[in-house]
Amino acid sequence: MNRVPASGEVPERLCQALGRLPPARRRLAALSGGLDSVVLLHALAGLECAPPLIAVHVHHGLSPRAEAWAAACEALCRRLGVTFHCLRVDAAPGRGESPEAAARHARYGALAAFMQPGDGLLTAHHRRDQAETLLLQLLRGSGPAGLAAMPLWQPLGPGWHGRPLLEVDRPQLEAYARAHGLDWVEDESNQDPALDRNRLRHEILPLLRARWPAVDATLARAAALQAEAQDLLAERAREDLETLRGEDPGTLSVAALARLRRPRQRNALRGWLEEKGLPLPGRARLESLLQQALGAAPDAAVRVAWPGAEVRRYRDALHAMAPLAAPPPGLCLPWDGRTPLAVPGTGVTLTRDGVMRCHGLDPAALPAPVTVGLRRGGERLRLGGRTRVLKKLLQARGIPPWERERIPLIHAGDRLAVVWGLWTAERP
Ligand SMILES: Nc1ncnc2c1ncn2[C@@H]1O[C@H](COP(=O)(O)OP(=O)(O)OP(=O)(O)O)[C@@H](O)[C@H]1O
Repeated sequence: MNRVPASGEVPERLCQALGRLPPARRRLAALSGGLDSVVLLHALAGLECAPPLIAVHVHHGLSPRAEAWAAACEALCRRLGVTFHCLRVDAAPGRGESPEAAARHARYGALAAFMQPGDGLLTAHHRRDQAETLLLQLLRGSGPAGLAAMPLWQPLGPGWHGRPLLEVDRPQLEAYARAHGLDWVEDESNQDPALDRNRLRHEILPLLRARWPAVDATLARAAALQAEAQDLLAERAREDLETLRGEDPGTLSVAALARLRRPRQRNALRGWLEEKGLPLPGRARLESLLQQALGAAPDAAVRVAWPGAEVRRYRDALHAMAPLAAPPPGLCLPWDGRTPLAVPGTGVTLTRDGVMRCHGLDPAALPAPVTVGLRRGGERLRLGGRTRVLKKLLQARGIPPWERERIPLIHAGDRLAVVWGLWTAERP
């Protein structure tokens, strides 16, 4: 437990919130140098009997004042006797990414990489940030998951990320900073009216506040209610997924999915994709996925893709995956059977031991030349005393078409000798 040396709303609320967070081996205070995180760090540094405290500043190198901010953060930490770390990141935006999103992405990536198991990262998000986040989500047309806005804590890297000031109002932070004579830096990008969040912060929320003074607390309550609703939806999805599992692990049965009402189908699909750590599609893409998955002829090839993920249907099963790279055409790699061989486009590395264990033959002792390739069509192999067509065997085994093209085949001389992980051909 933390004892609070100084009374005051900020330390009291902070302690209450810390009590609701998981235990931390170390507390990492994310210090931007702005008012909010300066107050957070100062209040954390004042707690007694607390886990070790480390301040971490992420240097994005985007502003001409970035060096000055880092120096101000370091000076504050020296004054407070808190260990300071500065992480330099490359925040160049990727294609289609905004500079703010790129900076956030780089920031949390660097912070997560810095964390050790059991560390708790604390950021200084407060009630107004929560109100802004909820409104931004509403303006994007989000459902309960987005409208739940920011949770008190969530897993991050090998530890967790907590927001212990979520129930503190910005004026309380200002009062704390004044009372303790704290200095902070102003990020000029917080004034940029081109950014949606700044428009809300400086123009729209003040208007709402003038008419409804408790709007920040009210919006935070709405977010909490949405978080509860989302929790129930996630539970419903987990229950539904139990009854929807296809025969192959990780797949969903189309027939079972078809028996649910549409909103439950959408909810289950979102839960399934989330379970796999895949990005969720927008509503229109999800609808198109359901229409194609449930409506197409049983033998039709169904593939619905969006950035970062794709879902395919084969027979009664839906398969979700990260986008597959096209298999390299005409692949034919010579192999000595001894040196491990990474087969491009398959995710498989063939090793002598692996082939011996799985196929009971030594690839180094196969008749030369030994080559590794992928299916081109027309392959045959001897099994059970008969010559079989590989395509028919794969169909009979229920291997989906996109997997068939990514199975390494080992040829020995002019003969197909091994279908990796599936069959070992008999010698004629
Ligand atoms: N450069 C930084 N270094 C360390 N911590 C930072 C930095 N920038 C922001 N933070 C932490 O994140 C908190 C929120 O900052 P800010 O409101 O600027 O974030 P944002 O860009 O809106 O993104 P998000 O809310 O997703 O973090 C800050 O109070 C601080 O704790």
